[in-house]
Amino acid sequence: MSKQVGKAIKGWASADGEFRRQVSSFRDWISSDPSSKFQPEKGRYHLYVSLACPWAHRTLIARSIKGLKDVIGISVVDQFLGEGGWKFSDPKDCPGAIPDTVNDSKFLSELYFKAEPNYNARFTVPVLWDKKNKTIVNNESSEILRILNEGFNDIIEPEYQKIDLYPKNLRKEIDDINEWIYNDINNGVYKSGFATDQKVYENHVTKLFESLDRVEKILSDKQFLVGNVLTEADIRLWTTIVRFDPVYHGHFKCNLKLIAHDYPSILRWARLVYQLPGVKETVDMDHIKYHYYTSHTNINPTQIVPVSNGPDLENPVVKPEGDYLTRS
Ligand SMILES: N[C@@H](CCC(=O)N[C@@H](CS)C(=O)NCC(=O)O)C(=O)O
Repeated sequence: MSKQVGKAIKGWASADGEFRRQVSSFRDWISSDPSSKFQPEKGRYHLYVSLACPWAHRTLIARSIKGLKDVIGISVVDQFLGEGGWKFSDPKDCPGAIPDTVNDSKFLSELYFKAEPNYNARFTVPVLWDKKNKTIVNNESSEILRILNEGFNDIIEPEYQKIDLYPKNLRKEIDDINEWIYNDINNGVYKSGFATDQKVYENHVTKLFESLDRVEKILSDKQFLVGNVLTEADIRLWTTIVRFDPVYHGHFKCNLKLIAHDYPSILRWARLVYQLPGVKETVDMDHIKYHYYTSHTNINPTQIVPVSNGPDLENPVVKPEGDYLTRS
């Protein structure tokens, strides 16, 4: 992976030293309901992702687990996030990148302006694009995850229809756990890493590890976070955990503990999820490490990328008995 030189990305944190994530703008839904402008169709939608980004990573896992790889195409941005935002590169320059064959864009921002000429917020991944209406359906990963879970059920094979990452009987519990995991862990690592005030940083990092301790306790006698099945709650947490030791521990200064040494139950669960069909192929540790350590030059001006990839997720684990993908 070649290194690119970019100017420091300034302005992640507000004047009070707090990092605040912007609210996503495109919030439409794909559904077979006759009133829906966005009907499920094979080949109609395209998913724009970064392999580095934990939010985009969620949607890639759902696409894979729900058997949607032939239904929804993907483009993968360059791992480097520079001044012009995410860009598309030739895989010769950035192995793993997949150019934008749908809109022929050079930068992700072009899609946002096609969808909304007056768009004036950040150009984030993931983006779910509708080729028919030439617009963005949705750019909020938590919603794309649910769209992929349910929106295409009428056009996919029965074995995949039956997989339900947000089953009705577990929704309350999933929503509750998502809430604190999002605030304290998924976003907690960013709030710690982008803080520009010592106290703000210490508060977030303390809360982060309290919540990881809470997760460790939950997983000490369970295979998955909610019920006995894989749900979206696992996927949402997992993309942060695979980045934790190799990136967040050093780069974002989340260094009170390591997953590999201090959280045996989280580690066992991380391996279990990694080894589920279709998951490991979504992990690109070069994109992950090079993105964070070379793009955030305000945090890491030398752009040196640490050597470790974190714990070996290939280590065999005991798989739960029975069918642990929900059958509804
Ligand atoms: N709430 C959004 C957040 C997505 C997000 O923040 N993505 C980051 C990458 S990890 C991004 O694209 N940042 C580009 C930028 O801010 O310029 C979601 O979950 O979809």
